[in-house]
Amino acid sequence: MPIFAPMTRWENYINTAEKIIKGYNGALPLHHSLKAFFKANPHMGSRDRKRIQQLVYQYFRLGRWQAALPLKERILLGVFLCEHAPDDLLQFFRPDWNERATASLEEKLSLAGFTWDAREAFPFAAHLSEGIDAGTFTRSHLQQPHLFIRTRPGKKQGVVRLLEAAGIPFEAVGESALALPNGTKTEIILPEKSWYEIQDLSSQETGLRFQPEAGEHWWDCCAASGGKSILLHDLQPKIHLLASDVRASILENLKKRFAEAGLKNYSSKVLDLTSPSLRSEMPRTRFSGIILDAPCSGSGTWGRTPESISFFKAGQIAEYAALQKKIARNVTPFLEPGGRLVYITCSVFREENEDAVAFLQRECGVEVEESGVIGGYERGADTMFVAVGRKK
Ligand SMILES: C[S@@+](CC[C@H](N)C(=O)[O-])C[C@H]1O[C@@H](n2cnc3c(N)ncnc32)[C@H](O)[C@@H]1O
Repeated sequence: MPIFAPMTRWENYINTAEKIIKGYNGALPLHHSLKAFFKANPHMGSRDRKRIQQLVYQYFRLGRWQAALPLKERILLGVFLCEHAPDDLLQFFRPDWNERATASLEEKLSLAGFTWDAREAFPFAAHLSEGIDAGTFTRSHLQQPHLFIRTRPGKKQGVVRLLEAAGIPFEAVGESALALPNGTKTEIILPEKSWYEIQDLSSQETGLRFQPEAGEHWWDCCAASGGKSILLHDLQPKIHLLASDVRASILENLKKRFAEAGLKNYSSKVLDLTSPSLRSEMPRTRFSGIILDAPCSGSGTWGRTPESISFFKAGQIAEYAALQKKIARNVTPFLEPGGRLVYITCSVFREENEDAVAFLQRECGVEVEESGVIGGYERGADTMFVAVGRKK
């Protein structure tokens, strides 16, 4: 007879999650580290991997709240607060909590004997843009946002038919957005890539501010793989589009994605918007519209990458703000008088948002007509900021 009982599956899961959390230093996104860990530990089955991954994510969803708790306790607290249904792991360690698995967050907090502290969970709360409720925003990190797709013009019915045929539950939001369960294998269920784009709901809504007109010249100057460019094109296919980014590799992705989307009429170029020789590299020097989807902290998307809350440093906010100002100063001279600037971030920080608007007005000759947060945190989406201005 063994002296010690063998470890249960649940104890194994918690120990493995603890090992992963201890070994993670924030240098790479968490999903990369998890992938590397599971590759180095191939004996784990897919069910084990999925559950361990969930435990690690739920731990990071607590942000920096109750950081002094022993790691194992904190992992279990993450499970209790993030899960909505009873489960065997929680039953094994905390049957009293498992019994209340479907209770509201406030009830769970009171049962566990804790109070949610927004500033402790998210030490950057003092930097939040106007209108963002710190309590609701920080609590939103406990839930993974939805997977959103944008159906392309004329394709919504076709997409809906395929989702229904595959038995995938979805929710239609507005004209063209569909919220799908996370992990939906869109590439298998929706094989026709030109019918839809994977794009967050708030990101889709920035498009309401583009208002391109036929014949205009537009520059998507931080295009990455072209999410905003495809949206712009769908709003008005008869524009002249230049898509640029500092990263050559991401522009290769853009070309592939444009080809899949059936978008041919555009030009693309690698451009560093901080370069003093930008003007000499520009294929054109006057645009009717510029989309400046600036490099930013990404703090409005941390519900998808909750590990960022634990590793981000407050000093980085000023670094991003300085880069955004530099880029704004360099690109706005390429707007024709009356031309439209759409400044976008996926940040929740004032320095990257309202302060950038003040800078555009003060230093860049842009009259900002409308600006504000596109809140995603109460509807399972990212939170973004958009400002629309005209060149004087
Ligand atoms: C927020 S992302 C853009 C996302 C994209 N517009 C979309 O809709 O998917 C910001 C982009 O700015 C680019 N970037 C950062 N620094 C830059 C610079 N100095 N010049 C040009 N692009 C830059 C990054 O490579 C990144 O792709």
